[in-house]
Amino acid sequence: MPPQWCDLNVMLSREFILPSNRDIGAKLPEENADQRCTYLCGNSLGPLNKRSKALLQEELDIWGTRAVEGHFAHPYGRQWMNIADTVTPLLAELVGASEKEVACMGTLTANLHLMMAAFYKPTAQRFKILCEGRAFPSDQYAFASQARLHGYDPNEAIVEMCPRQGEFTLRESDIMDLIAKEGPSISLVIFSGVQYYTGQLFPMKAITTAAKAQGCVCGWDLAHAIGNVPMALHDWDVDFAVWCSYKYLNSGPGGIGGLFVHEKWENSLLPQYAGWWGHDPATRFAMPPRFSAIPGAQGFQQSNPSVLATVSLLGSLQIFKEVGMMGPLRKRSLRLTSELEMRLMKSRFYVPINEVSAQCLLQGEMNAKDGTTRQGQPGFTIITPRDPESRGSQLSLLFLPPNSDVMGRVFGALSAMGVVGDERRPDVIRLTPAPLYSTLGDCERAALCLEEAFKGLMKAKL
Ligand SMILES: Cc1ncc(COP(=O)(O)O)c(C=O)c1O
Ligand SMILES: Nc1ccccc1C(=O)C[C@H](N)C(=O)O
Repeated sequence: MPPQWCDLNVMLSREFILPSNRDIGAKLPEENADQRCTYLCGNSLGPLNKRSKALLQEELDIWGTRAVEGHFAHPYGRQWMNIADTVTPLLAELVGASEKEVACMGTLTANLHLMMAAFYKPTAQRFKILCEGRAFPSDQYAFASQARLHGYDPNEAIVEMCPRQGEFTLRESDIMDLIAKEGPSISLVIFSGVQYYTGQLFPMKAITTAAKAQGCVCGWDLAHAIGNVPMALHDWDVDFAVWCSYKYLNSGPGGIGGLFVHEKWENSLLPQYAGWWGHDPATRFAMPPRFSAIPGAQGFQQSNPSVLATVSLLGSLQIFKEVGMMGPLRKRSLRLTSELEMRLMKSRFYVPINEVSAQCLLQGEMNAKDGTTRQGQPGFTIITPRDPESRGSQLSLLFLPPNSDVMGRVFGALSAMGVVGDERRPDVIRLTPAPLYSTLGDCERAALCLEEAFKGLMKAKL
């Protein structure tokens, strides 16, 4: 039976270690100082959990008592030599793949380069990379440098798809139209599953299908999607995907990354940047001179993975497993995010997105005419799509007027009240109730504190 809401609240509050208000320097009355802070920042870094902490301590102890032997003999059966095997099945389940389609390895940007080296094979007719505009900078750098590596000018090779004027997120039909229009010149379609700035969950299945219909390769950056939304990469016919694990997978800062390569590539795509960890484990330690790749994604492994980073991920994945993986978690996530949204929308400082869009359009015109900007009252809107099917846990709040000090001042006030989100300049604060450790109470508190922050701002302006 899937766990019920209250059982989850109790279980999860036991599993996670969240900073207290005092720890984060919140300026709250003494009676609230030692309560856990309102942590809504799992989109950036998931919190510590007790299992990961215990597993890390165990591995440190084994390192201290067995040293190199730990690779081959391990008191808990987690021989370091095969440490990735402890997490691969769980990762495969999270992304909707078979175990051999998944490798737990490296870090996100490095894995992205590795996958682009394997899959981005531009030709004179088909050389473009289609991605979302304002992709996370590391991805933009990676795309541009890959284009250059193949002798292309990134300005010509990279097609960045931006929202319509006055809008903040992409329309599915516009994405489909662009793929259909540019398809024959596109080599690679690569989007993020969930957009880091807006929180938009892209229609992954539809984009993949459209890209494949045009003969393009389709890859995904799942940094903000893995552990946040359910996925079925194998069934969707995705070619490759990459991710990090320190956000929704709570593996700790700089945690180990991962990648997916569809099974259909198993016999035709050989790892070109081979390393000994991608070699057949049966003979790896015989140290043969010739590389013989493990079939599938794991053939792309290069180095022996960090055991500490891997067990840190394992602790969190065990909790995912215990609560029934993404089915129950997505349900809880939808409830939490709509609760936060509902409370935010009741604020008297909330401005509906269509009003902001209209203002932006107007502002564009005004700016074009006389270079002035329209100075409105402080307020905020939510740029994350309202349709729950088009978002994960995150809500991105855009503060108004744009390019003012409102966002920064509200962010400072929220921190002082123990609410941890993150700021993305110029105007956005991201708030993310993650289903593994956030509660309806967190959503309520965040909305109340936002209201207080605005009231403080208004008072200061008087
Ligand atoms: C979408 C996206 N891509 C890439 C990165 C960079 O990841 P890393 O530093 O692990 O390579 C991040 C987060 O930092 C991200 O959110
Ligand atoms: N790894 C970090 C270390 C320090 C501060 C932020 C990050 C992030 O991961 C940012 C994240 N990718 C984002 O969506 O903004």
